[in-house]
Amino acid sequence: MAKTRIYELAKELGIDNKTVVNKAKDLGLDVKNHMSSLEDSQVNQLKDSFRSSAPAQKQEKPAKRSSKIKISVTSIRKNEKKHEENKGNKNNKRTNNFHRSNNRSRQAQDRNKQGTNPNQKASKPVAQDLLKQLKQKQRVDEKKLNRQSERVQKSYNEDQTKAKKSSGEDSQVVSKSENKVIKIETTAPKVTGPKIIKPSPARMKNKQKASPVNKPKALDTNSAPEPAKEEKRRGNGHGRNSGKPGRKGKNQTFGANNYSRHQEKRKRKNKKKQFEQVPKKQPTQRKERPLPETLVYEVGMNAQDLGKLLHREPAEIVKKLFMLGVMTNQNQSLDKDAIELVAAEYNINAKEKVHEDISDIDTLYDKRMAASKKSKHQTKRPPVVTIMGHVDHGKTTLLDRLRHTHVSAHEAGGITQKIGAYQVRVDNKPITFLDTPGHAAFSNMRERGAEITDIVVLVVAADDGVMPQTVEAIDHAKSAKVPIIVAINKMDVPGANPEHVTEQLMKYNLIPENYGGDTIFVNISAKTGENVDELLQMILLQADVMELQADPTQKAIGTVIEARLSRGRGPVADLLVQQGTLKVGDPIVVGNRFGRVRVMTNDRGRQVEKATPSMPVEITGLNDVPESADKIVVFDDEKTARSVGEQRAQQALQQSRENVKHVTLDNLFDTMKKENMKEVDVVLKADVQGSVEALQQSLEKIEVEGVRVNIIHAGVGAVNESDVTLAGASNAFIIGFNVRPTATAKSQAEADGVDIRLYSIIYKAIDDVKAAMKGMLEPTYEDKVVGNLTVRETWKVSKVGTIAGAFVDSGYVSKDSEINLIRDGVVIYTGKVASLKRFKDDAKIVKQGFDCGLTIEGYNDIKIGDEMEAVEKQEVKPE
Ligand SMILES: Nc1nc2c(ncn2[C@@H]2O[C@H](COP(=O)(O)OP(=O)(O)OP(=O)(O)O)[C@@H](O)[C@H]2O)c(=O)[nH]1
Repeated sequence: MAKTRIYELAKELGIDNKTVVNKAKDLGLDVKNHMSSLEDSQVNQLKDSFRSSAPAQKQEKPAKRSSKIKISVTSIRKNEKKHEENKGNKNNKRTNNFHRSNNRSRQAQDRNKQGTNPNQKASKPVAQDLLKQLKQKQRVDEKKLNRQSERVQKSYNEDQTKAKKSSGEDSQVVSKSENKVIKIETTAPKVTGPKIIKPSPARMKNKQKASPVNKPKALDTNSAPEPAKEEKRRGNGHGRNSGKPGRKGKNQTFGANNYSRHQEKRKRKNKKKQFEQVPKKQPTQRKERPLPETLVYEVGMNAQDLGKLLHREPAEIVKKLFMLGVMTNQNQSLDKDAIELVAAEYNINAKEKVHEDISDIDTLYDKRMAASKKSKHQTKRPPVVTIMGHVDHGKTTLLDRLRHTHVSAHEAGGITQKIGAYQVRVDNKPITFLDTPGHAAFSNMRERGAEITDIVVLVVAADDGVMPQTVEAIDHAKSAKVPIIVAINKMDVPGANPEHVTEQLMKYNLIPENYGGDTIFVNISAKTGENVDELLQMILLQADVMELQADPTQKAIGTVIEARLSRGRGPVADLLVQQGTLKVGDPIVVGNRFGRVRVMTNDRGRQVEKATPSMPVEITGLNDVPESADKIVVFDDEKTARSVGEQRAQQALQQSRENVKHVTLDNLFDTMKKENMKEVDVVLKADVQGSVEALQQSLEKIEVEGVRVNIIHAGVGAVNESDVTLAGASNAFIIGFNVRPTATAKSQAEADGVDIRLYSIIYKAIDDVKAAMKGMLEPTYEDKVVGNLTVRETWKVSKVGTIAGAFVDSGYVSKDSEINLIRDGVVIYTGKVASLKRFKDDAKIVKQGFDCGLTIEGYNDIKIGDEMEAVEKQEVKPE
């Protein structure tokens, strides 16, 4: 039997479920809810009961329904109001339908209301039908309304999606119509509102940058602004209110499109920034400049330095080095090999830069000398002559004659100045004579690198012939490759035999022209002046042959002949200009001195403004007296000359310090012997006064062979600079007891060669000094047996000889030992150890209890059972 559910019944009756459930409960039926089933009888019972109470129900229900409808209508009206502008006629039509249905609902409502009229109570069936119809109508209306609502919702969602999709195209959307703008304004907050882009400090900052000026313009979306103009309007993004949601301009509304416009602007700005920043961010590409032909480098350069020279990135250099197996960074100094590897990698040559040391005036001198030989301005220069010969053969007499006769003959006033050299003129052709006769001076100059002589005049007395110093002079001239002119002097002496002299000289390869040689021989008398002019002519001839030339246009170089300290004039130097022209005022460096040529005087005592090549002059203006053979170099400015001179003086001082041999414990014996010292000077420093006194007393008691210790200074505290200076000046050494030298004292002592000995045991200090002083005595040596060996094995090896396998019974045997080979108690051979081995390895020494293999120099008859004595010479010190 089919059962009916309460909701089915309620539906059939058009009554809500609850009413039916309540009614059923009222009738005493067993129901719980609208799903409870009812028997047919129960259904009928309920229907009957409802029929009886129909009017009351009818009064309640429509009222409830109408209220539902009212709510729906209200919502629909809202939607209608919102979307009426956006909807076309179709929508309007729908809306009209909606209105119509709405009206119908109202009419129905009215009818319901009318239904509740007591006048209608009489016609119940009619009322029921009407009620049913009304309910159906309401359902239809509800469905329609729902559909309509769905459509509106759908449309709204579509708009939303569109807005999302085309956020970048919003400006176009906005530009279409003002209505659209409004529409988007209403919907957009959900799309692009402040909720999406949360304000952050960074954004706020960016927003602040936006210009307030651009806001009204930005609203004018009809035309897209040109980037440049826009950028200008933005004022590079610096504006007070731009982009700030809470700080808008007066006429602005903060809406979706406005916000999205900001977004868009920001995007564009970011894009533009990106565009602008792209070239900046890109690593600056260096133009690939061509590599140099040669890499001129200095040792110690790093990859950065090389990069600059090679026009390459340092990183590239580092990479190349890495590939070549040299691990380095850009700042790390590179050695010569690494740099040359880099150059080879780039297929270019590498050349180490040579640093020109301007203080090295010798090199500068040589350079200028070489340059003058290539110069186009070379002109003939006078020869520089040195007179050499044996003692008393007339050198000085000849020089005096030349000076007096030939100088005074041409220059009024004669010679007033002796400046180490002078010039004589023959047919107005000058010849420079160095006024230091003898080969000693010549050699001294040569030793110091001064080769200023062009021609040597060898004076040989005709009555004496070739003597030892004549030969020496010949040798010196020949070794200097300076041509010799032989002047056979004292021809006025009755016993003069020039032929004999010539024959003698021919043995030394000085062959006169008439004997087929090329040496000029002139027979003269210095005393009478005979043939002296011819000698001068011969000198000029020789000079012509030699084609002596110089460049007077370049900066002067020369050599000091003599130097002295003159009272009132200061340091004075006689010098010979060799190349260039020396002028008054020239900044010069002379050896280790410097200055400016203040006064220049020629060999006749006259002040001159300039000195040309081969001209001897005397100058003043130096800071100190130079030495003979010092080189003279003119500099561009006095400042450079000063700095070079000072630098050279410093170097010379350092050199002299290094050359000074200070007394040390090690060289004490030699020094005392050499200098015949009777006292050993000591500077004593100790930690406390007690130690100072104890050491001083003990040291002063030492006396070895009459030599005593002399404490020149004793004090408490570290060894300081003053101690070192004192020790250096006094040729003393320093003993430090429980003290150390200061850092500067240590370095100064190292530089000055002062010996510092540090002790912490008094007896050790005393013993060392004693031992050193005993070293002053002649050491005596004696043979001492240092080891005894027994031969246990012998091996005969070709090319080596007999090898003795010996055991060291006592002491030791060393490679330097001598061996006494003893057989049957007799020393049968004594000889040096030729080789000493332990197993297969060479040994310096083999001590007691070990086996060794040894050979004796020049002796092979070694037999098993032989004994050996290892003997060494040992110093026996005096007691
Ligand atoms: N008769 C004669 N005597 C001469 C001549 N030349 C030099 N004398 C003499 O020889 C001596 C030595 O002469 P010097 O000129 O002093 O000889 P020197 O080579 O300079 O001697 P030193 O300076 O000692 O090396 C002097 O007494 C001169 O007068 C000469 O041509 N004829």
